[in-house]
Amino acid sequence: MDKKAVLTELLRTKETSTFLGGESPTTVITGSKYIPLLSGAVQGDCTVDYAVDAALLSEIRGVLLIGPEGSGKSTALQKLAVDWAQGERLQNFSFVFHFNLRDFNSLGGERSLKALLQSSHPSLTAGSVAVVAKRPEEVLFVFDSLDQYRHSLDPSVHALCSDPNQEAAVSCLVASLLHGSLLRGSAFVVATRPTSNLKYLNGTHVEVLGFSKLQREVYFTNCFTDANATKPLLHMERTLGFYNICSSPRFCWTVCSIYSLLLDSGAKLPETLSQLFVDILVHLMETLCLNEASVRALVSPLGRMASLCLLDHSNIAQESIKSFGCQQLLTAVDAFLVVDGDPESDKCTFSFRSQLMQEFILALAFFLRESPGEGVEHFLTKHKGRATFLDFFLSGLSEEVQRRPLETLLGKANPDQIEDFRRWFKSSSAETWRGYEKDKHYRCFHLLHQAQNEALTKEIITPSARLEYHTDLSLQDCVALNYVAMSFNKIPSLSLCGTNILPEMAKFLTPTMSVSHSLNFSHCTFSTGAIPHLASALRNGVVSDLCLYNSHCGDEMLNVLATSLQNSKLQKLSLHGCDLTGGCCDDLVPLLTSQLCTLVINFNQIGDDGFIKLCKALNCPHNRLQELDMHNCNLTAASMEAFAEALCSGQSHLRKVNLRANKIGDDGVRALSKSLQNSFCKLHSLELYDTELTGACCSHLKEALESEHFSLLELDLSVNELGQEGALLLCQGLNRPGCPIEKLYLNRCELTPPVFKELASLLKVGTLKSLSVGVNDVGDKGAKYLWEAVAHPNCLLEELDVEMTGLTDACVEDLCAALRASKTLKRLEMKNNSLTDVSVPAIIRAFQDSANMQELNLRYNDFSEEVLHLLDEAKIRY
Ligand SMILES: Nc1ncnc2c1ncn2[C@@H]1O[C@H](COP(=O)(O)OP(=O)(O)OP(=O)(O)O)[C@@H](O)[C@H]1O
Repeated sequence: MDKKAVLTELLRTKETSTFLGGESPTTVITGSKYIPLLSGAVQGDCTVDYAVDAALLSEIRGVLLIGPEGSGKSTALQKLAVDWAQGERLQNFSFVFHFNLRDFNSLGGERSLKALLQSSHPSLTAGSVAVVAKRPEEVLFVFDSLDQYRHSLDPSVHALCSDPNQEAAVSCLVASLLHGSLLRGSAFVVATRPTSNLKYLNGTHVEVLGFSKLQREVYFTNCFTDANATKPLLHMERTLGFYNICSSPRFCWTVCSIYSLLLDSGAKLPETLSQLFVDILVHLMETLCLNEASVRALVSPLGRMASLCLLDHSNIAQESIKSFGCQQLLTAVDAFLVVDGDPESDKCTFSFRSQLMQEFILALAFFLRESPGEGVEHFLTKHKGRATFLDFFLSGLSEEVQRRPLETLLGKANPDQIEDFRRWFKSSSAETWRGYEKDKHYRCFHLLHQAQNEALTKEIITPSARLEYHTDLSLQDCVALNYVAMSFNKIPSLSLCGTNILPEMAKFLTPTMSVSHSLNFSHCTFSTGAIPHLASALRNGVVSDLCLYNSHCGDEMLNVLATSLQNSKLQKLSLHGCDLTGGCCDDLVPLLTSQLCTLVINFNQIGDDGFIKLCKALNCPHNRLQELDMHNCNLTAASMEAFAEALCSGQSHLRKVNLRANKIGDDGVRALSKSLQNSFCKLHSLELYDTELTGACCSHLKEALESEHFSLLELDLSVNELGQEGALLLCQGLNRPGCPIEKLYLNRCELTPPVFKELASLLKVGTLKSLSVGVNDVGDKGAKYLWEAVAHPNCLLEELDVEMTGLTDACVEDLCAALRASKTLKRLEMKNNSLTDVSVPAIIRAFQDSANMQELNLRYNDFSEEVLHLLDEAKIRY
């Protein structure tokens, strides 16, 4: 094959560059503007060219290049053919035949493969054709635009042929080649948008992904000169870079073209997708030099055509252009459509050069309608799932400021249509905000972003709306969310639970984070590049509450955030389960010596050394810490001296401390008890649940309880082996007149009936408001003391927990008497006991007779199905 002749033929471009269609592939290649495209091939991150070559240099005979509109498939095929003709690629093939399948649509009659090859490649000699037939393994067919091919590739509908001299319909020749009956052993590359014909073809799939962000940068640098590319590139990335469409080289071409015109004329670059398409359409209309009536006469039929193509489930409609009444505007139509065949004929097909423009024109035509037709809701429902940006464009165009440049060209939009959209938008948004469907929330943000109307945003989204989103926030959702948040000076909270926070995402959300009082990143993961953005929001914003619950951020991330945390307005920091170690304490110390009021650091391996560092910080005059949660932090008695010292240093403001599930032991409590007797210690609540205590610690606690400086209102000693002896000592301490304890938790402390008796006398003295003594096997006998106490006129108890204390129906009489007599009891927890159906009527009556009871929990007792409805009606949990 004469490669030189092939090259000349290939470079004699048939395609012209158009604003919406792109720069002709030949111009791209000859102008050295070709950028190898990203592929989603099995080999991982590689270029389309590499993936195709790798397949064709192996045994693979078929390659299917699949990608969306404008992703660069045709250009890649053209480049392949040119490179081959220039001797640079795929030299294992002696023949490469490049076809556009669309050209075969109108090719009637029958011919042989040899005749087809010769007619399409005039330089091909008869001798060469003979070689093609003899050495098919040296032949490569390149077929473009399968999605525009009107014939089926289903082998069963063709009488497949095998003889290159046999005459057949072109559709049969194509099917025979692709199914390997004709020129068996030859190879093919087929390029297409996803299309139903693909299912008939075997071959390696190479997905064409278009441009990456980096390639987009190179493209802009090629389109503008190096020096001038920065402004448009940055603008594009800020206003459009988050849309997937930016990976389309064709879209990039259109954007560069319009930016270049706007910059040359000194105009402002568009801020939104809607504004971009206003600018593009204005430019196209101006180029066409049509008067106002003609522009309107063009947009309306184009709108109908756009709808038809979308509703046809294909990009292509088969209909005469004439039937839309715009045949006198054929040249103008060409700017928007690819027309295949005679425009007058019913068999002519057309497709839009750009799906985005198709949707934009559809939206515009809706607002131009003179007579009221279907409402916007019906219009949107009709095109649902077929159009991506239709409601975006409607929203953008519904704003007068935004559509003004178009109205200057084609006259006013119909105010009734605009009003119809507004009404729909407000009512559907109100419904959206009553519900929790996040996709609908995101959509609402997008429409507001397109409308760019701050007053409308404030009307639709109340300032108190909590922006709480989970897991699947896309980059473009972030931008729209950011637009909405920035319409308010401050927002109460931003919550992005379970999201993988990528750098770009964090960048777009930095302003929102800065105006948010509370930031919740529970279960999020942070890319390294995202952290500086969070840091900047903390430094410069109003964030007072940061929750990184289970975000596994680790010491390293905390270290990067350290300075920003110090310079923030943070008052509450939650670091539950963040994979921290004692090493992070150096970064936390400065926070403790400044504004922080609450630190939740539970479920981290902080250890004694780390905690001792924190305790030293609590000795500092400027610390304001009031709440410290160190549940499960690997602490032992070794750090309790330092903690006790901090508590009575005179500088501590600590009110609430949780040391649950640490191995503090009796020694640790000895140290703590000393501090509880100190007048400087202002602690109100101490949780020592499951801290490996025994009865031995109770003498220390008794001492503390007997001190006049003892300040605890709430003490939790649950899940410790206090036993009878220890608990009785405790009761002695609690018995001191003036003891401030109001809430006492002694669940699973191996308590006995004598202890319950002592607790009952405490209740009769009347300071305790809440008592939890569940999971102590005292039975009805032990609990009887409590029922009597509850019934006592001096008892102030509001909450009682006797879960799993071995209660039976025998206790019900006392229980009911207590419920009736008590003037304070509101909540009673009795789950996991052995009450049966016989007790139910009496309990219900007593519950209903009580003026103060709010909650009674009888779950996991021995009730049959028969009484459940009674409990249900009485609003008793079962
Ligand atoms: N590799 C590339 N380097 C630079 N520009 C490119 C590249 N590929 C495509 N383009 C630009 O994008 C435009 C559209 O590309 P192309 O026509 O190849 O897309 P396509 O995937 O074949 O589209 P369709 O599905 O509509 O047929 C080209 O006209 C050109 O301007």
